Amino acid sequence: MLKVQNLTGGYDRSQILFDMNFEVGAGEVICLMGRNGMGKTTTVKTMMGLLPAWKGAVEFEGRKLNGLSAARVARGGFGLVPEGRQVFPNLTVDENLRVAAANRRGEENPWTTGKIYDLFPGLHERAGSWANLLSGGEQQMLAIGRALMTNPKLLILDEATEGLAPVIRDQIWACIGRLRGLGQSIIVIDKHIRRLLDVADRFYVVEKGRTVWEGTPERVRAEEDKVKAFLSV
Ligand SMILES: Nc1ncnc2c1ncn2[C@@H]1O[C@H](COP(=O)(O)OP(=O)(O)OP(=O)(O)O)[C@@H](O)[C@H]1O
Repeated sequence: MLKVQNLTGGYDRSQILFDMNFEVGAGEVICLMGRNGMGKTTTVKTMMGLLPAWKGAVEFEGRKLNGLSAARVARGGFGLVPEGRQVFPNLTVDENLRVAAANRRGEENPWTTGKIYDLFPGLHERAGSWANLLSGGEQQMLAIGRALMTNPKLLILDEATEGLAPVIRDQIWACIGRLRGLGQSIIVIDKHIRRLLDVADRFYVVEKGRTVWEGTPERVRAEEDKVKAFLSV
């Protein structure tokens, strides 16, 4: 579904990505891991057309995305939950969801607010609340709900559990597991590999703008020390 090949890029003259290589198959969940500042968010921005790719290719369902605007890329089926959530603070939970609704590719069973509330029952109870009054965890759930309302082919979660209480993190990971069960393709950027072993199909370590290690959950378990060394400060 998605193939990122030898991607390089960065900001103005500052090169951040040197050689990013990874892929996501239909229905797969992959995890990009790496210490802070290694280029994971920059990779997402470049894939989505928010930053230009200097070299290399981003191919989505057989089509090259290089050079397309962010709006075109998003319409093509990418749903981004950005770092820091970014819900509309002055809309209610329900309004946040409804304003995001889109089914441009004519999915047979599109997401509805009802389905989002089934996924996150806690949000249902807050349907009429202003988004800025929600807890961090509820805002994260709402941000995921908003992205799902666009019926994305590929959902991208950038640091979806950062700064959240452990119990809320568990809920987010459980949600990723449920979405995987529904056949949703997902890229997760997260540091908590151990908890993701149950929900991800493949892991990539990003170091200084390069994908330097990749493996299945089995390989992560077998080479745990090596993977931990990549991630430790
Ligand atoms: N707008 C910007 N202009 C210039 N440099 C930037 C900009 N945004 C990020 N960078 C730099 O790019 C590098 C990679 O940052 P990026 O956010 O992609 O890392 P990351 O792996 O996602 O880490 P984090 O977990 O901290 O978000 C860092 O050195 C950062 O300082």
